[in-house]
Amino acid sequence: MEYIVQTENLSKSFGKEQAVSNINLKIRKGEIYGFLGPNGAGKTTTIRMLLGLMKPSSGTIKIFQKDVTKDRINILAKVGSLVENPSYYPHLTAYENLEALRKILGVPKSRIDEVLAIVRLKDAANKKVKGFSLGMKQRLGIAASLLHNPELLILDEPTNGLDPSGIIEIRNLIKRLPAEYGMTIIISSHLLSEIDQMATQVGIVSKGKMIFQDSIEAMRKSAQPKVFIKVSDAEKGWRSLVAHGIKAEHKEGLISLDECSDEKVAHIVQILVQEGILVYRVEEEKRSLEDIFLQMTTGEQLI
Ligand SMILES: Nc1ncnc2c1ncn2[C@@H]1O[C@H](COP(=O)(O)OP(=O)(O)OP(=O)(O)O)[C@@H](O)[C@H]1O
Repeated sequence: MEYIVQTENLSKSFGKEQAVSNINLKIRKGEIYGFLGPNGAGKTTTIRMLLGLMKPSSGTIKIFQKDVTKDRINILAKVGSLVENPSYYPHLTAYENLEALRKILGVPKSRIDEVLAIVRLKDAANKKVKGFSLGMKQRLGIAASLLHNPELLILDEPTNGLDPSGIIEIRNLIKRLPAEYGMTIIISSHLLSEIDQMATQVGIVSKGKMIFQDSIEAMRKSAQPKVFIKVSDAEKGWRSLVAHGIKAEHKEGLISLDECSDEKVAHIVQILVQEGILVYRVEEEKRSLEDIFLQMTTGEQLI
């Protein structure tokens, strides 16, 4: 399997504090990889290492199958990034800001109109940046990161501080990039709700460690509703259900089942009663993706 980004046991410590601990990122071409975790989880530190802005304490980073420490210049020529608040000349227009950067990068002038069109800022091209909203500034930052037509785009919390319409604009913009330009995108956020509608893959970090990495569908699957049955003897009840070929789990006086029909629940209750087990209550629990995310990052068990 070929990955666009692959880290092996990537770690970074600051003094005694381990900010990033054995992270194994696996990101394929064309993915929108949502890099999630609460504040202080280690996202920015990881991203800074990917971009060669910070040296790992240990572990390796490969981008386009090449080692970042050995091939940094060639790799970064194909990577665009927006890390922290981008800096602009406020008294210059959007176009002039991009022109200043274009000269440094040595890309053709026509590219400025192209990137302004991608981020839908063509109408504001000749307006001074000091009058821009935060959302417009972020889109200009993305335009700047796209100037050299990168294959990989790394965005650190691009929706931070934006209002809902600003978030939607960025989301729509990012969603188009892989399909239209073949780009691979890493986007970090501390809010699942900001990225769950665009990410195809998610990596969740907590306290420097990767605690979940899979497709967004796999994450949704784990958000399926469960049925909990509170009984007098969960262990015995669970045994009798298993003996009847019913898949269940038990913990602390509760039997839990994956989502099932009313008929199946009735059948299960019947089995339990026949075994002489008291059924105290039957509850269905619907978990949102946000619940799952919170549970993963705080380590609290819902059952
Ligand atoms: N230059 C530094 N020196 C010392 N400690 C640092 C440094 N950079 C980050 N840290 C520490 O490393 C940990 C991870 O920080 P990091 O900024 O990577 O988290 P994050 O997930 O990006 O959080 P946020 O969403 O707040 O940006 C934090 O405890 C932070 O205090």
